[in-house]
Amino acid sequence: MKHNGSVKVNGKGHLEIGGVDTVSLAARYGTPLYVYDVALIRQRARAFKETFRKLGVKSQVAYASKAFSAIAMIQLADEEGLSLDVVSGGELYTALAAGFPVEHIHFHGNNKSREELEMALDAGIGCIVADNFYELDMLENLCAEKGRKVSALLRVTPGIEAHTHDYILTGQEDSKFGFDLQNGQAEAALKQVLSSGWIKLLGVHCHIGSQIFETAGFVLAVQKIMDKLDEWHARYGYFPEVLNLGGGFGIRYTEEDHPLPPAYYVEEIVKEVKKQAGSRRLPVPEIWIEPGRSLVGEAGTTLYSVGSRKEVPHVRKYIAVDGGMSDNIRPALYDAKYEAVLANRPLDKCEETVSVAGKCCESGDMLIWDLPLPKTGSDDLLAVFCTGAYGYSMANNYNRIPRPPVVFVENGKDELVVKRETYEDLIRNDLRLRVPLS
Ligand SMILES: Cc1ncc(COP(=O)(O)O)c(C=O)c1O
Ligand SMILES: N[C@@H](CCCC[NH3+])C(=O)O
Repeated sequence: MKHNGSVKVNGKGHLEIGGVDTVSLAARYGTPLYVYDVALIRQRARAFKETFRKLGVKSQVAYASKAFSAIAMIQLADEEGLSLDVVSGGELYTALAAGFPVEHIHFHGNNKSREELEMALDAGIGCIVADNFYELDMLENLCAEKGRKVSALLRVTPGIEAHTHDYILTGQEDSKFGFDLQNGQAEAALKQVLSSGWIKLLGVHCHIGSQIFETAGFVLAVQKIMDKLDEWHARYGYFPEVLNLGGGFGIRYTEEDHPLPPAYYVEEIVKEVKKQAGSRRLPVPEIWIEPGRSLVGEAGTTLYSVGSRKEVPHVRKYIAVDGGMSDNIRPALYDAKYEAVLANRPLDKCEETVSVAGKCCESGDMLIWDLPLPKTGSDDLLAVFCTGAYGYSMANNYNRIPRPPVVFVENGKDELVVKRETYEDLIRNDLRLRVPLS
């Protein structure tokens, strides 16, 4: 059985997370249920921060809240001294509702609306990560209208093909994100910002993709950006205070994944920035990163109740659970792989291979193919590991299935931090048809 953070088997032979029996969690909160191991999130946050501290560079570790945004999670990020990356008015609203220090919020997005930018400016946001010319123009106009200056990073696309799923690649040239570093776009954006009286340019940002297992892409990004910064320094006398290298550090979903320790990515990035700066006699900028998945992914486990079963003789055995692509769309969207055990008897011998289906009305709603399990019945509880990132945050109401609740566990205690949606919640915004239409 895969052990992760404080996941273990207790005296009753049940899976225990953060010192809490998962069978008891399922009985109290129902299933499906997202369970987060808070100690593991803290451990990851501290490892990133401590690595920067040891290397002696100024830094910010911003939690990419798209991975899992909820008020309690934002509070936890604040408690751990992280900054915060938000990518929409909704994520910003959640952060503000959680009381997160606004000066440590960075606002991303490739199509921020005027209303979203206004909301960020009115809140006194720490920095806007400007993505395109449309946004720069809008931002300057808004600042001028309000008579308020704002700090910004320019998001650049360095032209790097990181090795990951096509849909989660972002640093390659043909991407919807950022100013192209190689074809003059980024330089034109730089000139626009330098001549703006409203935008204070803190520096440059890039994000090359997600679920990346090598440091080579990050090193290459640093090289390409430092090359350009060197040119810009000579041409405009500008050198950034901040270099933000985004997130994307890979995690272990299954035994086929071999991620590097999170701190290692930081070490390699810092080493390369120092090397590039040193050889060009440039200062070492403050280095920011934006991990999402590597902070919360492995800390999350989803508990499901096993329900129906179908056997296609000589072909496959299906077991179905009470959730699926409505709470975890990643298998359907990215062909993502997961590992799972029976939470109520994780050490029982595996006797059969089953494929775990969700309950949505889609043949593609399969959570795990060919999973070895003990002979499984309808009173069993399935624990799917590593669902902490892009699980709840990408959950949906397909088939009008209410979103599951979220429970935090730590030191033998559990706390409900997101309630289960109700049927009432599902129709909250529906309006009754007035006939005839007026
Ligand atoms: C700009 C940006 N920063 C940070 C992240 C977080 O990525 P990850 O969850 O892979 O660390 C993403 C998502 O890929 C992103 O688009
Ligand atoms: N949602 C994706 C990652 C996208 C990252 C955001 N740029 C995933 O589940 O892997």
